Amino acid sequence: MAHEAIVLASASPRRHALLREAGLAFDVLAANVDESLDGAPEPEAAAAELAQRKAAAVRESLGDGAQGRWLIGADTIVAVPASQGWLLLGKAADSREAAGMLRSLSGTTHRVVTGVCVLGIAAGGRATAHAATETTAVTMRELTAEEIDAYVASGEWRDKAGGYAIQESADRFVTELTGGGFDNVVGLPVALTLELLESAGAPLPLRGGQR
Ligand SMILES: Cc1cn([C@H]2C[C@H](O)[C@@H](COP(=O)(O)OP(=O)(O)OP(=O)(O)O)O2)c(=O)[nH]c1=O
Repeated sequence: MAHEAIVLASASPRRHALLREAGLAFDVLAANVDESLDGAPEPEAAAAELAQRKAAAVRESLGDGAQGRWLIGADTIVAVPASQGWLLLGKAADSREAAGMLRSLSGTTHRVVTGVCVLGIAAGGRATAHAATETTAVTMRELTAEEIDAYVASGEWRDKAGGYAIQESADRFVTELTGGGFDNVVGLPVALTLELLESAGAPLPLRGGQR
């Protein structure tokens, strides 16, 4: 089987779809990394670190097969302002945790941060990282206990940071998005990812007749 030069280090079907819609050909290889973080990092630092870990894990698993390729890692974190710093929310482990996350997000403007790391691997194996984060401020109206119960029962929270999916029915809870894009909330800021690939020298399809 032919290998693509670009590898998306992700098991997220949303990330696959967003990058495909950008017209890119790429391989997919899931990265299993330890997502624990030391201390109380800022949301952007946390997302950047986990994106880097994912790209690095795929580099490791490809071995020499990573040479001459561009590996993309991404991580999305939901961050709620807390009394001291931020409460960082990843994916809920169960429905109880999902309900707790939705209670903490109800009536807030929180951040959804996606870190993206592109590792360009030269023919000799040397890696160069191009990385950035995008932040979208999401305002969620107050949710009633009944709404939270019904949403959790729907199962839509599974595998979503913060326990909600804006691209599915949770859009009805969201009143405003500012800063970053909708795609950033869904898991991959596409324009930013293309910029990082471009600056890393990856082969990209023609875009807007400009290249
Ligand atoms: C806030 C939000 C997150 N999400 C998703 C995007 C990500 O898939 C997920 C955040 O978890 P991540 O740990 O960033 O990613 P993942 O485990 O799904 O995939 P991988 O590590 O293999 O790349 O939450 C939505 O789909 N909709 C939303 O509204």
